[in-house]
Amino acid sequence: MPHIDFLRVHKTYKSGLFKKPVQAVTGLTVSIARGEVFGLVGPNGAGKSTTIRMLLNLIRPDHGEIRVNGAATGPRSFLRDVGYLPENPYLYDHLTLRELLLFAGTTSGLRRYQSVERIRTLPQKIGIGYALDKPLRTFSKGMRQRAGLCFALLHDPSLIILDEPMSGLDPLGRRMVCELILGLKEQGKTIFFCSHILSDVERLCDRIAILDKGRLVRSFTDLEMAVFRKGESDLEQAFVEIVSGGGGQ
Ligand SMILES: Nc1ncnc2c1ncn2[C@@H]1O[C@H](COP(=O)(O)OP(=O)(O)OP(=O)(O)O)[C@@H](O)[C@H]1O
Repeated sequence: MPHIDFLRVHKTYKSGLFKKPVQAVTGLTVSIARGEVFGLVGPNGAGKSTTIRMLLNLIRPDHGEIRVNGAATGPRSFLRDVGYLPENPYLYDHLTLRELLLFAGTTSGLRRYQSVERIRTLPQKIGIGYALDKPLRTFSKGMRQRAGLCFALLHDPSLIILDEPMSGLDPLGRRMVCELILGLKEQGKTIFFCSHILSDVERLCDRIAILDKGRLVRSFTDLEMAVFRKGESDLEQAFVEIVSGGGGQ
């Protein structure tokens, strides 16, 4: 099970005709312990997806380091043990869900019989088993999200990274994802996720950090998390005060 360290990580994009720099992440230092459910929250454009993309080595930080179990995140072997649900999962529209999952199994090193075995149970658990043989182009937004979750979890990874996992889901789907995350936590998986649904974040996470304009402006101690869970304080209220009033530490 992985332990993750971000050490003074910076990322600037240069886009457009004049390559105007956009500072997406500035001096991010944070650690995520083994078996922890870690929630990264922040307003739109705060740098959450950029942080995830750097952790997955899809883009490189300009400065700083990201280490998993003390080693750089570059090697492909690292990615074999990672499950990733992007904010907008890209699915191969001409495939059925079953074909997509068989492909996912192959790319993550599963033997065919292992994939077949997982496909027997996982999509049912995620509430999409009924659509295994339908082409992905016919899937609704919520069905695509469920399919993306199956894709991320098929190979039973120990580090699970979820970018807006509740996006597009109905209330039953949201509850299913919450229960799924709690089940994965019980199995000792390390889970890193971003969400704008603060009530879910508050309920599911061992630790929460707030990112605002690329900077980590606040992380909550165990004591503060316990207060949120008891309902004596409210993450949404704290979030609004911090990002609108500069109440970070
Ligand atoms: N490929 C890119 N090229 C240029 N700028 C980018 C690129 N991707 C992100 N940005 C900028 O970097 C900043 C951080 O974006 P990012 O997508 O990481 O934020 P986010 O916190 O995930 O936002 P949201 O909650 O809206 O999904 C924003 O200002 C965004 O416009």
